[in-house]
Amino acid sequence: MFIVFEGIDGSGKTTISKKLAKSINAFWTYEPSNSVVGELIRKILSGNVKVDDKTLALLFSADRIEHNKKIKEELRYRDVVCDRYLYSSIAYQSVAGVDEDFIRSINRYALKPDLVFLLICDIETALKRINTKDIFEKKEFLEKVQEKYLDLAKKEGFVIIDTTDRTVEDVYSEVFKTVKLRSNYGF
Ligand SMILES: Nc1ncnc2c1ncn2[C@@H]1O[C@H](COP(=O)(O)OP(=O)(O)O)[C@@H](O)[C@H]1O
Ligand SMILES: Cc1cn([C@H]2C[C@H](O)[C@@H](COP(=O)(O)OP(=O)(O)O)O2)c(=O)[nH]c1=O
Repeated sequence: MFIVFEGIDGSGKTTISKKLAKSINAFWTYEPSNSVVGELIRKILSGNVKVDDKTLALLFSADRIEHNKKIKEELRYRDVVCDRYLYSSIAYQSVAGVDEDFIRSINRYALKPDLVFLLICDIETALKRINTKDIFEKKEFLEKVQEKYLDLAKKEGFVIIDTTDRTVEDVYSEVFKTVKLRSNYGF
């Protein structure tokens, strides 16, 4: 199974996705990935280099093409759990002003996940959880991103979990139950 975690920064994706991968012996990975394109993206996100929003959208999709090769290879042997994926591009880049059709079009070759968790969180709580801030980590922007994610969730059937005022253990146990139900193995 190819399982994806989406949500705003500070919603708990990294914590929960790593925990899940460990317990089901899956390969854990993330976007922006560790490809050469991913490294360039990180420089841009830190605010040191500026590019057009459409250029950044293209870089995320290029990084995803590179990352997909690794994901497909790993899926031959085990499940893959990914911290952010295609829906980060649709949510963040569209809120940044890039046309959604353009984003979908440049991502049309991206492998479809089997299960997507959307972790939602009160914005103030999420911001308190984040240490280092990148160019997108501002209250008004993240509010819009979360709304966009919720729109997508309805259309695409994501499993939505609110992590505000819940412990990691509590959120994780809900995630694990869902994965168990959706998988053929019954871990
Ligand atoms: N349910 C939760 N309750 C309280 N703190 C959490 C919860 N989930 C994650 N955290 C903490 O919040 C911070 C950000 O979590 P992280 O998993 O990195 O979020 P994301 O990957 O979505 O940015 C971390 O310090 C983590 O320990
Ligand atoms: C994968 C992806 C991430 N992003 C953004 C979301 C985050 O603000 C940023 C970096 O993601 P991430 O590494 O998850 O941030 P952090 O380490 O702070 O949790 O990139 C996009 O805008 N589009 C994308 O397609």
